[in-house]
Amino acid sequence: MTTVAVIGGGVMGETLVAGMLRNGWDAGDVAIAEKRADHAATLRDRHGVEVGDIDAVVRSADVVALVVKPQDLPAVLGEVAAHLAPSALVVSLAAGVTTETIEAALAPGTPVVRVMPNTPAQVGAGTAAISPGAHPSEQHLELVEQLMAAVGHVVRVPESQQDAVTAVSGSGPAYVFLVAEAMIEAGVHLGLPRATATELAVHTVRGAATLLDESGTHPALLREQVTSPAGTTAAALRALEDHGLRSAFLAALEAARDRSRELAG
Ligand SMILES: NC(=O)C1=CN([C@@H]2O[C@H](COP(=O)(O)OP(=O)(O)OC[C@H]3O[C@@H](n4cnc5c(N)ncnc54)[C@H](O)[C@@H]3O)[C@@H](O)[C@H]2O)C=CC1
Ligand SMILES: O=C(O)[C@@H]1CCC=N1
Repeated sequence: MTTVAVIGGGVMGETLVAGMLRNGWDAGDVAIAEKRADHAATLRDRHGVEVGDIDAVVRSADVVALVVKPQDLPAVLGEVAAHLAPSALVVSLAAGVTTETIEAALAPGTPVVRVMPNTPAQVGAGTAAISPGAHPSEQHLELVEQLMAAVGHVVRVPESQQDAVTAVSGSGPAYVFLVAEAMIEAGVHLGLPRATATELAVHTVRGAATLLDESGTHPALLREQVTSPAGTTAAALRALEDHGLRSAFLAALEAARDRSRELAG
């Protein structure tokens, strides 16, 4: 079996490990390096995997997944490079950082795959986009697809699209959570009990997402189905347009794309 070392057991690293274990990976084939001692102990208790220092977990790993903040990556890469097995595959989940930068910190020829995941991976409903650097084989890409399929849907994209992908799907769940939060607050403002507003908003977001996914219908057509002539939805949509919703999204995603480029260093 392939052995995997996850460097960084925070939100995304722990999500990946939990998904792998749920999907039949043996706990003996998975290890985590986590620098916060208290959290390292929690991870060990929760998942029953080895939690150790970078040198210990990297040495015996076929795959090393880098799941630390982009700002922590240079230091981590230095340590990983010193202990990486010659045939190991490196997978980076860090926003912005290019495979070229990562390759430059590792032995020449090391296969590197860049991945942009998202947090619905916590419930197996993630979306991950993967891009090879200069050296991965088809088998390497299939291995990364298998790894990320443990936490959701996987697509391949050219690395040149990764900053835009980060703006759409990497950061995307936050926009949807903000919409849900805003609907709840508005419902409370209109006089609904908070629990009722929350139940209605959460189920509406879930139902709309399921309908969009399962019907395969364009969202504009689904929106038209809700919008009666001179009705309530038309009134609401007009207010959203008056407040510049579309241009706000365009500006937001451009800002996310630009920040991803900056994180490249
Ligand atoms: N949270 C999200 O929605 C997404 C995060 N990402 C990327 O995933 C990466 C991790 O993000 P999060 O999990 O949210 O961050 P996090 O802060 O929750 O986790 C990072 C973990 O790395 C650990 N760490 C830092 N330096 C270390 C070292 N030298 N040795 C061992 N452990 C070390 C930290 O203690 C922390 O637990 C980032 O690069 C981020 O860009 C990508 C897509 C979505
Ligand atoms: O906010 C961030 O930088 C990370 C990358 C995409 C989602 N969270």
